[in-house]
Amino acid sequence: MSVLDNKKISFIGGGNMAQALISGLVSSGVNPELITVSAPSKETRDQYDKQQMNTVDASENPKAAVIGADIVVLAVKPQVMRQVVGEFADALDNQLVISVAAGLSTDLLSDMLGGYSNIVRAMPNTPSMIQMGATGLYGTDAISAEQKQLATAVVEASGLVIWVDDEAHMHAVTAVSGSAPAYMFYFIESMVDGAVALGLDKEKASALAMQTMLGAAKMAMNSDDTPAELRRKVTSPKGTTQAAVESMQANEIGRQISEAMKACSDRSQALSEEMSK
Ligand SMILES: NC(=O)C1=CN([C@@H]2O[C@H](COP(=O)(O)OP(=O)(O)OC[C@H]3O[C@@H](n4cnc5c(N)ncnc54)[C@H](OP(=O)(O)O)[C@@H]3O)[C@@H](O)[C@H]2O)C=CC1
Ligand SMILES: O=C(O)[C@@H]1CCC=N1
Repeated sequence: MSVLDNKKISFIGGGNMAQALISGLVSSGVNPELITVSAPSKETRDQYDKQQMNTVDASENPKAAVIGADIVVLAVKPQVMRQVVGEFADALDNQLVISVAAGLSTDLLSDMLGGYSNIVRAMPNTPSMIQMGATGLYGTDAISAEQKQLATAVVEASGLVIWVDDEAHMHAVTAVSGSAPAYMFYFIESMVDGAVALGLDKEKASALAMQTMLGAAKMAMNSDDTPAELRRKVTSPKGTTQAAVESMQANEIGRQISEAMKACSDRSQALSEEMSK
């Protein structure tokens, strides 16, 4: 038994994020025939047709995905959101709307949807594709307890879910999880480059770097020690790790990471301002 049993879920947009969430839903047992994907390109629609899902040509009949749906997931770029939702907003009839768009506030989304307010804002990330996602959720006051459960179930199929009760915190969620897989990939890329510069071949360097990131993350999740304590346990006095960590500290890597996250959060805030014009 799941709150999603027999619920019809429509995705507006079928790109990276929609695909990631849909993979989680299907892996968790949701019948693909209850999923509809609306997208303008035939190529995208074909991909979902092959997986036994319903598809809608967004350029021909944008309302078809919304009519009869229980949950509508908005998974298009923030820059096209107003135009896209404007094509079906008047067909909404008590559905739960979940937006995964970066930056766009629930007030702005409600404005784009002609005053509709059953909105949950979600900030997932691409590891949702392998059910290892981390998603932040925020709901308007109009959201019922049942709709809250539905929203949780839609993203829980793809990994961890954290609700925030202050919408402003969604910018921080974007900085620490939504965009953050990119920082982790950047870190892996840099580690591999570093190991290659030290003479190791790329394949071996990649395998070691990725396994180390995975192992460290799992250890941090399962240990009673804080990450700082775990770091100290790797760091023998006057040893190799101390040399590496001191080099990072001298280069203020921690401060640089915080600055990058601030840039991410600032951009998230700016998106709502830009799209409200
Ligand atoms: N990528 C990420 O890591 C994350 C993204 N997000 C958010 O998810 C949203 C989608 O991003 P992402 O999946 O990466 O983007 P993609 O470019 O991969 O996907 C965008 C989708 O929108 C579709 N689309 C464009 N116009 C329309 C229309 N008129 N009607 C219906 N669908 C349309 C496109 O269709 P077609 O394929 O036919 O061109 C495409 O499938 C963004 O708002 C982003 O902020 C949130 C968290 C993480
Ligand atoms: O880069 C972006 O804007 C989107 C939102 C979070 C991850 N990707």
